[in-house]
Amino acid sequence: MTAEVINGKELVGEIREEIKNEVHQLVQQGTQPGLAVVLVGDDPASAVYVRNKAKACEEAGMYSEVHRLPAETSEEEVLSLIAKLNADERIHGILVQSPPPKHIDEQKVIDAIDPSKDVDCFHPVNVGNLVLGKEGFLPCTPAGVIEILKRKGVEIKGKHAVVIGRSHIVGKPMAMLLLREDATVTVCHSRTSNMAEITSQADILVVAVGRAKLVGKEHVKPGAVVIDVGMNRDENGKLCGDVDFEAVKETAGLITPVPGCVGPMTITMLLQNTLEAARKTGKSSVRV
Ligand SMILES: Nc1nc2c(c(=O)[nH]1)N[C@@H](CN(C=O)c1ccc(C(=O)N[C@@H](CCC(=O)O)C(=O)O)cc1)CN2
Repeated sequence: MTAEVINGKELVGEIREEIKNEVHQLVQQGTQPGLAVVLVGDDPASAVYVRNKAKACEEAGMYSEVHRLPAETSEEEVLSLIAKLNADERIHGILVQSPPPKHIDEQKVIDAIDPSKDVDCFHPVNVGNLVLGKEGFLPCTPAGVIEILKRKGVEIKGKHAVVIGRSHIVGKPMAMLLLREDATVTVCHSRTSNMAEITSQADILVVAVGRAKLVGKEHVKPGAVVIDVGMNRDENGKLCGDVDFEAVKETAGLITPVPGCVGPMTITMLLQNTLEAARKTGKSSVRV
C-alpha cells in the first residue's frame, strides 16, 4: 500500500483564499485585522517563520507589524512593548515568537499578553478555556492538524488517535483538540517504554517530538493517517519531519509531507485567529 500524500499547498491556498475574502468584508465594515509579532534574538529559523507570518498577513489583506529586538533585550523591555501592544487599537493579535533567548521568562511574557489578543492561544486563560471546551482561540498548530483531517474527510470520532510528544505548544493541546472531536486519545513521550506497540494501534498518528525521522514503518498501522508536525534538518541539512517519510508512506493510508503542510497550515490558523480577534473587538483604523 502506498499512502496518499496530502497536498498542503492546495489546502492552505484554499483556506487562505476564504480568509482573504472574510478580511475584505471586515475591512469594508471599517475594521482591518492587525497582528503584532515580537521576535527577540537572531534564531535563523524563527526569523523565517516570522517573515512568513508577515507575508501571509499582507497577502490576506491584514495589517501586521514585526518588532525585531536584539538578543540582549531585557525582559522588562519586552514586557513594556507587550503593554503598548495590548493598548493599541490597530492590533488585534499579539504573539511572541518561541523560543525567546534564555534570560527571558517566556511564561511571564505570555502572561502579560491580553488574553483577547493571544492569537497563539498560549495564555493560561485561553489554555483553560481550551481544556474546559469553552469558546475561544484554538492553538495554531493543533488547530491546523484538525483542519487538515476535516478537510481530507478523515473521521475522528471514535478513532484511536496517538500523539507523540507532550509540549505545551503542540502535544498537550493536540490531545485536547482530538478529545474535543471525540477521539480516544493516547499520548506517548520520551519516557514511554513500548512506543511502537502503542503507536501501531493508532488510526490517527500525530508526531511532534522534534527528532528527525524518529517514526519508522514499525510505528505505523497499515492504512493509518500520519500527521508530521516535526521540523528538523537531516544529515545533509535538508528539511525533514519526525517521520521517516519514505519508509512510512509505504504503510500509511494518508500522510503529510515536510515541508509543505503542517507548517504553512499553522500560519493559516494564526490568520484565522487574528480575524476572529478583530471580529470580536472590532476596533481599528483601516489602512488599505
Ligand atoms: N509564538 C509561536 N512560536 C512558535 C510556534 C507558534 O505557533 N507560535 N510554532 C513553531 C514555529 N512556527 C510558528 O511560529 C512555524 C514553523 C514552521 C512553519 C513552516 O511554514 N514551515 C515550512 C518550512 C519553512 C522553512 O523553509 O524553514 C513548512 O513546513 O513547509 C511555520 C511556522 C515554534 N515557535
